[in-house]
Amino acid sequence: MQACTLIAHAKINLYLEVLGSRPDGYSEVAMVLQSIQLADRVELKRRQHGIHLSCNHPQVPLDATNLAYRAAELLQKESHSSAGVDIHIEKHIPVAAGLAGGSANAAAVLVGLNQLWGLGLTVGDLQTLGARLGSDIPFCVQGGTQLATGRGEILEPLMDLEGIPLVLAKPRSLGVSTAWAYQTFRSLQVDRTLAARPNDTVSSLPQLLAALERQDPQALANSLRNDLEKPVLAAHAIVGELKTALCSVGALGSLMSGSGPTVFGIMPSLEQASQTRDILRRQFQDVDFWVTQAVPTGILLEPGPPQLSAS
Ligand SMILES: C[C@@](CO)(OP(=O)(O)O)[C@H](O)COP(=O)(O)OP(=O)(O)OC[C@H]1O[C@@H](n2ccc(N)nc2=O)[C@H](O)[C@@H]1O
Ligand SMILES: Nc1ncnc2c1ncn2[C@@H]1O[C@H](COP(=O)(O)OP(=O)(O)O)[C@@H](O)[C@H]1O
Repeated sequence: MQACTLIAHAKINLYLEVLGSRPDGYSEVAMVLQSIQLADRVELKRRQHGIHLSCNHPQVPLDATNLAYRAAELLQKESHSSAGVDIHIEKHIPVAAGLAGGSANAAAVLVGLNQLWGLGLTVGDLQTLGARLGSDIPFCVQGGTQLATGRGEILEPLMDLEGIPLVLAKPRSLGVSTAWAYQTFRSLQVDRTLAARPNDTVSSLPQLLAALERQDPQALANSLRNDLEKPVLAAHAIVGELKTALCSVGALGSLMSGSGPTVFGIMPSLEQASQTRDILRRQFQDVDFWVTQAVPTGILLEPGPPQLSAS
């Protein structure tokens, strides 16, 4: 194989509970992650040597800090391969939005180069390598609906939520740093434990897992949780306004995804989702909206052009 194209799906967090701080400086978390249809296209072309990267989005770094570049570099090193690759990323997932765009790109490079360079690595091998670059990458390799624990890299598949309609809303000029969101959450917790005992420590994860089992969208919407909302809402009032607005025009429930600032609403139907998007577009001119839905996979190898037979 000389070239391939991968569809790298974004994710949302249906649940994100911070359980505590770890000695390595990360937070111990319990999350439910869900792949969504919104996706980047990642094109890989074999070359003799070197890793070359291009992208159509001006905010995406093109140097060795790009997660897709780092994934290729790591695979090259670990497989002692001298082969090279041209990587082109066509961005559709907004950047620094809490939707794991960079992690999805890195996961696509791991999956694609495993094929292109004929490395024969298993999904588990790719996830272990991915975890060295970022906590969300192991999820993005496989995708679907999964429970993630540890710092996010320990995964357990859950019943697929395929097809559930969603509206996404992201303030256009706002990005949130993941490190800042976790750090600010941790400092708020320290202040609280000094001042008073926290009263929101009861987990609603069992309710959310039961709602998933029953495939009950309203019960699911009632048990959404994201601890990182607290620092982000305090700093960016628009995030709270978008949550309220989504629920007032048809969403069954609404939550910020990951470290934000993207907010999603769970919708009763795709038709209702389009109506909600159209109403809110008129109301919030500096916000981007998408209608999307839950999908059962993280990375898809796009079928190439039909091969001509030799005869
Ligand atoms: C918040 C979440 C929710 O799915 O996603 P995003 O909003 O970034 O998409 C993830 O936990 C993000 O995963 P990812 O974006 O891979 O983060 P990493 O590169 O591993 O870590 C970036 C920084 O976030 C902090 N971090 C991350 C994960 C974690 N469990 N505890 C942390 O404290 C650390 O400061 C770390 O240096
Ligand atoms: N392939 C990539 N796509 C997007 N951003 C990337 C990529 N590689 C590195 N980055 C950097 O990672 C930061 C976080 O981007 P992203 O993965 O989109 O957001 P999030 O961590 O909120 O899911 C960006 O600000 C950017 O500087």
